[in-house]
Amino acid sequence: MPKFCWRKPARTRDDVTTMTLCESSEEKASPTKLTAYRKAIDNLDNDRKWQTDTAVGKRIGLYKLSGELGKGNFSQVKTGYHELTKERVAIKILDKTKLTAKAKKMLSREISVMESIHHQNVIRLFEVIETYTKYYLIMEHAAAGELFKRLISEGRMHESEAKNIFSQIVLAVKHLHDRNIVHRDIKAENVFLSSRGVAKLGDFGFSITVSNNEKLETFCGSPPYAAPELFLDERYVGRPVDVWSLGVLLFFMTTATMPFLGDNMAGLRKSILAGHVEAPASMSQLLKSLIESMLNTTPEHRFNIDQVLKSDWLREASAYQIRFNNNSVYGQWCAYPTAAGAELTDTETNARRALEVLGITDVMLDEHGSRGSRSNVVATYRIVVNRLLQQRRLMGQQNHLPHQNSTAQHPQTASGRKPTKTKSRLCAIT
Ligand SMILES: Nc1ncnc2c1ncn2[C@@H]1O[C@H](COP(=O)(O)OP(=O)(O)OP(=O)(O)O)[C@@H](O)[C@H]1O
Repeated sequence: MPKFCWRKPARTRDDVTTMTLCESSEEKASPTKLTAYRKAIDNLDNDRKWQTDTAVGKRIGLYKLSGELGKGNFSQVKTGYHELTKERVAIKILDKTKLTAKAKKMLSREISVMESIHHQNVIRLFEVIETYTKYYLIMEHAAAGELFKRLISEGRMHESEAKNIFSQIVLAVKHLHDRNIVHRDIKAENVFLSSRGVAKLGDFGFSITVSNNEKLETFCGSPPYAAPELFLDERYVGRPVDVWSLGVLLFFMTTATMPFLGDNMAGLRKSILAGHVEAPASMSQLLKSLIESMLNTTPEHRFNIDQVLKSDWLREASAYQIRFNNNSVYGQWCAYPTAAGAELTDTETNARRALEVLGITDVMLDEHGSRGSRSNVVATYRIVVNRLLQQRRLMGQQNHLPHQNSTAQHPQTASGRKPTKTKSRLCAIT
């Protein structure tokens, strides 16, 4: 059986730590030598330096914490490194003492949705660690950051590039909607990009599970992205609200301006309720027509997510992404180790081999499997599987993707509609 070794992350453009076949026998576990996993657990329990680092916030569980990525309403997000795999992760830290009841409810929804959603265009949740004072959400790190920052620094995207990114986000939202989940806070600040331009939807704090046409009551999300029905004191259906936000996002991606503006909330509300969108002359007719269908002020007449995917503007790009995602060569994400005795996918077989090198055996995976994100064994498994899939995707992209020039165009400042980062508003959660 081939042995895998871990190499420290090469600082390449892709920043992916690689697993390579290891010829040396020194990695073989022997009865006298602790495996990497055992050693890390031992350090966690007994090593003074590890314990001091944990006490002063430089370490949590098997992760070393480093610089801050940003701050949210209730959280701080830091970069972290997984001790065993050297994987870079994003760690969302929440102070229990500062969480209101609403924020606690949002957090528990965020965790349960992320636990249940497995899609390559959704930020993965690897592990959740709870201490006396804090929660730590260990997530996949998006190396190229927020789509928002990309649009602000580089300007609007050409339609071909926007199609590539947008089709991935639409597929993520379809995945949610098919599972009766509504995101409720889709915006450029919550779309992340990997170093290879893979788009990932994140921030599930406002998401909610709905039954088919169940009506919701509470205002959620960011006002510039909010559908008109949210400004009326009426109950609303969830899925169309996501499609409206996607329409705003698509307009922003292709123009670097927002479709609805106002000097204050009343002005913004008026503009959104009027629903009049002024598309620049350079916008193609097909794109204009899609945006209009997504920004239809009547939710029942608005496109649903399947109609968006099949629209003339997006059809080809989404079919490409679907083929790409489904192609078995890219393997399957398996958030939970397959139960003992069941057939394993190629990815899982390879992941298990790599884990064995670290000292995580099949027996341990069976024992920890049901604990999901509360287990550092399952977390290591998820990290390894995710990395294997990234490597496969990378190979696939090199082989199949048409080369893309940088097509960004600088933000249009002359129009006076240059957007600023929007804060999400708290829902009155019922
Ligand atoms: N998985 C990730 N990879 C890279 N950066 C991330 C990741 N998750 C969050 N960030 C960054 O961390 C910062 C804080 O994120 P967080 O989701 O806590 O708050 P926010 O979205 O800015 O605010 P809000 O509380 O309104 O949702 C953001 O700037 C975001 O870009």
